[in-house]
Parts: sequence; C-alpha cells; structure tokens
Amino acid sequence: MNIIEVTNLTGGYNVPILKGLQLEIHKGEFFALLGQNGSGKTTLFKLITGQLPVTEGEIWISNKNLFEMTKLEKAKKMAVLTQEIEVSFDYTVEEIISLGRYPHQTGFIKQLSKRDRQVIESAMQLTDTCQFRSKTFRVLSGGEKQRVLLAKALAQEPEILLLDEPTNHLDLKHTLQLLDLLKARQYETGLTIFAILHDVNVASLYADRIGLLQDGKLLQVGDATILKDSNILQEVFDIELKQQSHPTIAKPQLLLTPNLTQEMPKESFDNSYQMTKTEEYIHVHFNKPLRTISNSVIGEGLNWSKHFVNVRVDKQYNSATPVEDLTNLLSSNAIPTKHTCGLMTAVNLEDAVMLSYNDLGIPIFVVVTAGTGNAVDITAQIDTEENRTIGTINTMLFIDAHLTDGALINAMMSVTEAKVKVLNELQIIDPVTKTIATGTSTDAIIIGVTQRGEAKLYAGSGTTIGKSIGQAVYQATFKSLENYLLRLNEKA
Ligand SMILES: Nc1ncnc2c1ncn2[C@@H]1O[C@H](COP(=O)(O)OP(=O)(O)OP(=O)(O)O)[C@@H](O)[C@H]1O
Repeated sequence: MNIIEVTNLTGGYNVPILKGLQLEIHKGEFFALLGQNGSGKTTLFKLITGQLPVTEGEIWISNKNLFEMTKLEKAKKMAVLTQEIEVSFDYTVEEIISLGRYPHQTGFIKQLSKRDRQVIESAMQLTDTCQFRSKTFRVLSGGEKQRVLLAKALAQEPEILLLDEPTNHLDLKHTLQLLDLLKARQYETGLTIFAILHDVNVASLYADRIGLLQDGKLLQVGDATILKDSNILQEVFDIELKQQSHPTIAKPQLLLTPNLTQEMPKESFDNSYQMTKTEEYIHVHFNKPLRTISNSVIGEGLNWSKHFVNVRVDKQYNSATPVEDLTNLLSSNAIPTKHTCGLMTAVNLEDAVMLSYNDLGIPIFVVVTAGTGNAVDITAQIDTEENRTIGTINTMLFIDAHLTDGALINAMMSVTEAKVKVLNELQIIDPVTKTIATGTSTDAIIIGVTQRGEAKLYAGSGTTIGKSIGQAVYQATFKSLENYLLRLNEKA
C-alpha cells in the first residue's frame, strides 16, 4: 500500500526544479533519496511537506490530497526533521521535545497528559537525550541538537517521518545509533521513513528502496542492488565508484578512489623487494604494498601487504592463540604486523625454495616450504580429523601483474593445481587412506600482485599468467618436496 503518492509533480522556485516526477512510497518502508548537490532532493522534500507550492501534479498522503489536509492533520501524520537546527526561543530540551505532542493535545487549554509525558520520556530515552533535559537547546552541540529534534519528531508519533540529511551533524557512533533506532521504529511501529541521504553506503545498509535523483528526475528506483550498476552510479554521481560487498551484510558498499597521480614505481620487479632468511623465518619485504589474497594467520583474505613472512614453529606447536603468537614473534623482529601476511610452518627452512621465474614474460617470485607429514587425499571418503604430525606446504607467490579480485581467485586455483601435480608425480601418499594425497591438512597460500599495468580478468590455466604461475609453483614445490624427502631419507 502506498502512503505517499506523487503524480506528475512539477514544482520548485521561479523555475521548476522537478518536472513531471512520479513516486510512490510504500507504507512502512525506509525510502532513501540520493542525488548530487542541486539535483532537487530538498525541493521534493519541501513539496511533500507542503513548504513549497505545487505547480503541476498532485501529492497524496494516505489517499488524501495534501492540499486538502489541515495543518493539524498533517502534523498528526508526518513529522519532519530538517537540517535547520536553530530555534528562535530559549527553550529547554524538554520543552522542545514536548512541542512534538502538540498535534495530539486536545481541549482549549493544551496541557500535557500522563500519556504525553510517557511518550516524551520514551523519546528522550530512545535518543539518549535525557541528560540534557533541563539544558537550554541553544547551548547544545550540533549533534546533540539533532538528537533532540529527532526526539521531538518521535514524540509526535507520526506515521511518516521525513528526514533531510538526519546524520549530518552526527559522529559515527550516533549515526549508527540514530539509524538503528529508526530501523527499530520502522519494524516495531510500522513507521514509514523518507530520508534524504548523502552517504550511499548508509542508504545501502538501511533503506528498503532507494531513489536516484538527477536534474529533478528520478533516474532509477529500486533496492540497494541498483548501487551495483556502475553506469548508473557514474551518471548520477558523476564520478567513478568502486563497488564491493559488505563483509557481513548482503549489501553493496561503494568506495571512493582519490584522484592522486599514481607514481608508478619505475624499479624492476626484481629490485622491488628484499628477502631475509634466518633459521627462524623467511621475510620478503616489498618497497610498495602488494594486493594480496591469502589464508595466512595474519593478514588473511583480500588485503594489501608489504611484508610476507613464513615463521618456523616447533613440531609440537599447538597453540590456541596463533595470531597473538605470530604477532609477538613479528614484533620482536621489528616486522610491522599491520602490513604483514604471516604464515607458520614446522618444516625446516633449510629446505625452502626461492625461485624467480620469467620464462613467459611475467615476472614471478615464489617461496615454498614443504612437508608432507599431514598429507591428505581430500577426495577420500574417510573422516581424517585425527592427529597427524606437522607438515605443511606454504606457498608465497609474488607476481608483477594487475589482477582483478576474480583473477586472484583464478591464481589461487592455478597454484593449487600445480601443487597437486607435484604430489601426484612424487606419489605422496595419504597415510590414512593409502591413496595419493592432494595436499596437506594445513596448506597455506599467499598471492601478492603489484597491480602494475593493465588489469587482467583471468589468471587460470588458459592464460599466460596462469601458465606462469603453474610452472613457477610446480618447479619450486617439486624442489622443496625433494629437499624435504631427502632429509627424511637421511634421517631414516
Ligand atoms: N529558495 C530558492 N530559490 C531559488 N532556487 C533555489 C532555492 N532553493 C534551491 N534552489 C535551487 O534549486 C535547485 C535544487 O536545489 P535543492 O536544494 O532541491 O537541491 P538538493 O538536491 O537538495 O541539493 P543539496 O544536496 O545540495 O542539498 C538548485 O539548483 C538550487 O540552486
């Protein structure tokens, strides 16, 4: 059901800003209006709240023509929170909030009833403004004033809440609190929310539907997925926005990219890093951060890192706090953990293989440490969750290339395929299933790419990058496992 219907609306100032606009707001939804400065958001807001006259078209509120509604009818239906946060008199906070009850007061002498007082109290608690109740409104900070005016709007108990940039003056905590509060009111009381927002990410997280306004026209209306369309975003905001998903909520988030003149490192790939190898760790330090994908102990996921470390731990190492342990170890070696992808291994670092590869014209550097104590055939139908001896294949792969996130996943596949081939050729057996192993139970991969040059969409086996990864990883893993097996044989 539509609670607001705007049909063929033309209106504005001397010249019309909105021309033939069509919009429906559903009862109980959170609708966000987005658009560039001057696109007409406030003008639409003022037309809906009756602050500006309509030149053409109609506005219906709950099936009633806005211009047939009395002031009191409108005030019972709609509460408005604008950016104008000054009030003319020296009211106290409690007095200001009490004004919200005015449309509900009856009788000749308007007095606050018991219920009015309860509603005011509850609005103050919800907006965390109780502590200011006796203060003069004028002396509050911008954000505090905003919360008091929201309390006044809530005290009005409207069916529709219209907000013009409600989080404008608020810090992050109060922005989140205000939006959570609005969302809770929406769910609990069926409140309809119409909000002008500038923050596209906030709109994506909180709005059920979003309207994109451009030059007085609605270019698109829909749920947050409309923000995934880079062409529409470019058209509405006139800038390039990078889109990614929120890590825990299924909503898109948009990122700004500063237009800094990218100073491209002129150094060759081979000169862009230094490597240190001790008995305790292998440390590859790049001059510039690399885009990374990894399942490392520190710096996992998609990231940017300059330092790549594989630290040796004891064979008996079995700690519940590997992140803390590794952090401490790195700190004691003056390696900055915030810029690091860090792995652990129990294999002897003497067997590590470092290999530079450039046969196909794509510079690659790969470091592999390998042990097969935990060799597992992942396809065997046996529950292998039992204690095994330590042994891991850790692969750190660095490529002088520009890969998209999808291509980074391709690259992970390429590394894995090359590793499986080695295990197959060396006939590494899963000791439990007696079949050929596909990996070890704790294998780790770090891929770091310089992001220089043209962005590549693929890095799988059908591409030169994929082939380069395959050959480099194959050679390094083969050699590293040979070293490991040789040491085992010598011991035996
Ligand atoms: N009182 C006014 N008289 C004449 N023109 C006005 C008036 N107020 C706004 N305008 C013009 O109307 C157009 C739309 O303004 P509006 O305030 O609706 O934009 P907006 O989308 O809310 O922008 P912002 O994001 O900057 O708040 C602008 O070109 C503006 O200059």
